[in-house]
Amino acid sequence: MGKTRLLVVEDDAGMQKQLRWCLDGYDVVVAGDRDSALVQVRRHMPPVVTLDLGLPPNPDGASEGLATLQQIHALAPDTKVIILSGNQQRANALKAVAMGAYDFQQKPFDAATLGLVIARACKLHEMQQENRRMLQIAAESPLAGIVSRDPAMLALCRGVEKVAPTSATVMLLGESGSGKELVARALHQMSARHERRFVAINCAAIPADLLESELFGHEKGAFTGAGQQTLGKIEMADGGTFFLDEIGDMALPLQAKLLRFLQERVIERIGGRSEIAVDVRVVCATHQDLAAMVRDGRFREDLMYRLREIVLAIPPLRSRSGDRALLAHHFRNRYCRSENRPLMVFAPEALAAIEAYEWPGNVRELENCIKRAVIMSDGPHIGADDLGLPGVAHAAAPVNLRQVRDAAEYKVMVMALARSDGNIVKAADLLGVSRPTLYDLMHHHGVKPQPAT
Ligand SMILES: Nc1ncnc2c1ncn2[C@@H]1O[C@H](COP(=O)(O)OP(=O)(O)OP(=O)(O)O)[C@@H](O)[C@H]1O
Repeated sequence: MGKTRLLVVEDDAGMQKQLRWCLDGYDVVVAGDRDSALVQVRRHMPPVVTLDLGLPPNPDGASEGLATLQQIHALAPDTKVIILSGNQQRANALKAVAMGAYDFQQKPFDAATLGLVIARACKLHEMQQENRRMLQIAAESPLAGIVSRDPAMLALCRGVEKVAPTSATVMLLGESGSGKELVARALHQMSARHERRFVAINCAAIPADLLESELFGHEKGAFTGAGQQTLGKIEMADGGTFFLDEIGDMALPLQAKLLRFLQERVIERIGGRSEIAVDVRVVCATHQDLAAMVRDGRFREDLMYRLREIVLAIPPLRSRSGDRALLAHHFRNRYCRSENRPLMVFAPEALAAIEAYEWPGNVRELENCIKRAVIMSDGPHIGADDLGLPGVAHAAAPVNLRQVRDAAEYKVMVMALARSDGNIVKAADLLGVSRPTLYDLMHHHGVKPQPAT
């Protein structure tokens, strides 16, 4: 990989030389005034620019430098500008930061510090570029609402496009949380039925004795508690799409009734005497092995064949290449927006942890994890610890002695304060330290003394 390009805007030849020397890890381009600086920005779009505020024709003031800063921002909003200013120009340097400069360093600058600040600015720029790329990719999702770049998922999306306009009954296979309902909705959205209702029912979530009435509806007085006529979900979906989730959990007697509906396309409400024709497209889903259930006598073979005119299998998240990070960014964007938080950036370790985890709960688990991290993390970054993934805490456990000591100190101090009910003298005794030492410790860890009650 080539060196990162840096633009140094500086009119003093000696200083130019010094900067070139201390930034030899970068591909340094130099400009001596505003016009040539803007030419170089247009040409190279550098991630980072160092800017001397005193530029000709006003080398002793800051007006030319500040104007250059403004124009660089207009041309390249992501470019990080680091102000290099003389001692007397501190106020102007702060003004530049208020105008959006990334940071400032005073001359004579310390090479190591400047190097660190530039490296950090480059890193931030890189993350923002990555972020833009992810936003772009998310916007180009293969089907509305479905985010993926995995070849098997893209093939599935092409399958959805083909099947959606037909009347075929579709069976979706996939683990829990892998997106079965999302695909069912896509089938509906892309069909001629999309202006009518999409009605979903989860056979596993409704007690067996209530499921029949939920599906087919009932007449007033059909059974105790049936105070009024109620339409079933199948009838409600008339003209639209009916999605039966967890079909493997349907009891055998009801399976017979569903089969009859699929054959005749009429329903009878419980307690009703007439047959009602209903026109729905049926989509069902399961994470179970229906063929094995047929062998065990728990699922009707004829119903299984009726339901699976077309089978679409949704791969688990762990087998999709690249989708973990892609979806993590997608949900980060969504939840930063809905929770009114500025756009956060994933720390590289957080992305590594997301890539390494198996996600047994699939996309739903990932979505919940990112939502929690967006809500819980402080500051502009989502770190690996914010994700709360098993195994990550261990991987990220500090080995730095000061950090470990600090954490232990904090733990035992809080414990002593709790045991002594906030009494500083007693807590100091328990800890075997003097009162001032305990105060120092509390101050160091940001723990305030408990107010007297
Ligand atoms: N490829 C994807 N792109 C964007 N969001 C997705 C994707 N797959 C799933 N989701 C989201 O993940 C969550 C779970 O998806 P969904 O409810 O469709 O899964 P499911 O397989 O039907 O789950 P279950 O088997 O538990 O009913 C939903 O919020 C859904 O919007």
